[in-house]
Amino acid sequence: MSPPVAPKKENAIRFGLFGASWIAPNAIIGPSRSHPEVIVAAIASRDKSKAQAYAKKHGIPIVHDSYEALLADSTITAVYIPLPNGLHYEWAVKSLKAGKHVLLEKPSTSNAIEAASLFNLPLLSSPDPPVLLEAFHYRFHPAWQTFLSLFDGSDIASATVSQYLFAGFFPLDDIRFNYSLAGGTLMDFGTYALSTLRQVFRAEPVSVISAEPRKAAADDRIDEAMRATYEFPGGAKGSIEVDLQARGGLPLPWLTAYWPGYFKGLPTITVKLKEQDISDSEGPSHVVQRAFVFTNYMMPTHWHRIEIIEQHTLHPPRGEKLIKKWTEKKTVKVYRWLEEGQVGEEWWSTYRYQLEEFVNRVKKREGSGVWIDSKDSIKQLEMIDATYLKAGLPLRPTSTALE
Ligand SMILES: NC(=O)C1=CN([C@@H]2O[C@H](COP(=O)(O)OP(=O)(O)OC[C@H]3O[C@@H](n4cnc5c(N)ncnc54)[C@H](OP(=O)(O)O)[C@@H]3O)[C@@H](O)[C@H]2O)C=CC1
Ligand SMILES: O=C1OC[C@@H](O)[C@H](O)[C@H]1O
Repeated sequence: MSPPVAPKKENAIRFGLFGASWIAPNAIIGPSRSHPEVIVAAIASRDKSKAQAYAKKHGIPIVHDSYEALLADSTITAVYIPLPNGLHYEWAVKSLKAGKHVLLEKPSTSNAIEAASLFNLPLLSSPDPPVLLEAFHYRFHPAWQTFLSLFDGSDIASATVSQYLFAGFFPLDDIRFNYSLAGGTLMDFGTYALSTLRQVFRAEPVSVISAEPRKAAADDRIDEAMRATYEFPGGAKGSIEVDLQARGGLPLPWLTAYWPGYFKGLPTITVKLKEQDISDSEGPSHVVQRAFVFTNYMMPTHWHRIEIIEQHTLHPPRGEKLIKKWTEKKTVKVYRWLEEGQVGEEWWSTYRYQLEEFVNRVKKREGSGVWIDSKDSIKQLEMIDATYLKAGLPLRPTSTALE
């Protein structure tokens, strides 16, 4: 089904795009079509003919041949920045100073120094400041928010997250493997995985216990994969395994170990709670351990599954002997908000839900309440930096435009 195209309101926000990027059609051009208050009105590129072809393909009326020209365009009220990570800081600062609202791709900046500088810009504390949002799209989808509502962070014993993309999906000269552009898997897939841990625990890690990169052959500052474990308050552990060049995971490993790992699995987070004693005072000891598994939390609109798994054990009050052990399972799927009055459709992507909230902020409306604030975005980069340091890798370079 093609999503409906909404007639545009007179006061619609006019967005300009930085760069003829791969992600913009999914992240904003498509979602804008069904939003009555969003028009993708301009694109700026370093290469005018590329921008013209892109504009024609996606129905974008204005083409600028430099990023500066986009900022000088007074018909544009907001910008979307899907530039290489290493350019996020510079163009976000320039855009905010030009009075534009900014939807900024993740990770917001190259490192925590840049994040603190960007999110603490004095103009963001002025009366009626422009809106600035780090585009962690998955957080805006009702499936993710429903998942979070199923447990308390303080009850978690452990959480693990995995995200794989098969080798070859992105070529080796992609921005993701370029150190000077602030590449690396932790900056890319890894930033989602780390953010899910910070979300489920509702707390910051107290330490990085371990961080093991698999370095790129061409540049040993680049992690093409990363495994890391964090300690959270109370001693619970959270782990991530992210790989942008995944191989193997296929039958006959002696033959297929170096083949692209097409079937290594969808992005998945598993949260295990501490055991809980739910015995009656008179009866046998009844212990339950709950786990929550969210498969495909990144693109839940296409398909997802949230499993709630309870493992029960019954013992005599003072005995070791097991009386009974059983597992109960329930599956939840959430494609739209469940409460009356909340806005959204089953076909809305994570990006569409995100755009809804961005517009609500610009228009000063309450919205769903889901948002990523400045502190959160700064903390995220602090944890990325801490992980790189633990892994023995250099922090991603700071922009020469740092204020
Ligand atoms: N939210 C999400 O789901 C996703 C987010 N992302 C994020 O979006 C950003 C862009 O990713 P993606 O769309 O894959 O990237 P692309 O490489 O497709 O696009 C980046 C654009 O940046 C411009 N650019 C400016 N300077 C450079 C440079 N030195 N080298 C290369 N490109 C440059 C280019 O536009 P031009 O030449 O036209 O000026 C280019 O098209 C990244 O930060 C990434 O993390 C990416 C994918 C998914
Ligand atoms: O959503 C995503 O999927 C592919 C990644 O490499 C990308 O940068 C990320 O944001």
